Amino acid sequence: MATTHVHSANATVSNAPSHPGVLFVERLPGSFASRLVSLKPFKPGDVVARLEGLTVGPKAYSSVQCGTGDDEHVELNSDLLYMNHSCEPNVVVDVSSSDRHNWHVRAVKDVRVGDLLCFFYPSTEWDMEQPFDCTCGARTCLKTIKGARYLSREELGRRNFINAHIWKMVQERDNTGNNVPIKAKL
Ligand SMILES: C[S@@+](CC[C@H](N)C(=O)[O-])C[C@H]1O[C@@H](n2cnc3c(N)ncnc32)[C@H](O)[C@@H]1O
Repeated sequence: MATTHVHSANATVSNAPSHPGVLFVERLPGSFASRLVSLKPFKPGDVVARLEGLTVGPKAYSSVQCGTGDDEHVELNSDLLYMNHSCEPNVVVDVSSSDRHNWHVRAVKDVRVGDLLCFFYPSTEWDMEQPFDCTCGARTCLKTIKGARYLSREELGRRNFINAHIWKMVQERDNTGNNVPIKAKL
């Protein structure tokens, strides 16, 4: 049996593939350089994977925000952890349903075998624990990824999917004038 290793203080990922035949983790040297590769083709709208085996935890580089509350962050506990961010993503992480059994990763572009699977992190994250300089290389790259809090409504609206809890937080921010460190358009 494969040894389970702890990838971060909060996330637990086994060495064994969590989605054999569907997802492959390309483990690369360097910090946070690994990535998730699709072993199957997907069409826009196809469910790539359901979010299963989640555990609630503190906000971390590895967690996914699933609501507006401070305690609404989950660890994926699977190879989905290795999905990188892209400013022009090919999948979305949809945690909008009130029934968490419906939470899933869905293709929003054609995905070919061998493609990296990437989602737009601010579509789930409001204010990220570990901001980074984006290397996605997309034409519309935002360069620094810190979370939706730092993006205008217009910038978010250009992306094809943003989770309901993020829109709620944008609404709150824009209505109250609180929390508005929006810099000029990126
Ligand atoms: C949940 S991890 C994703 C998997 C990660 N690449 C790894 O090897 O563990 C999130 C971290 O990956 C890195 N990352 C993800 N997308 C990136 C991107 N587009 N550009 C640069 N770094 C990225 C950042 O360090 C980020 O905090």
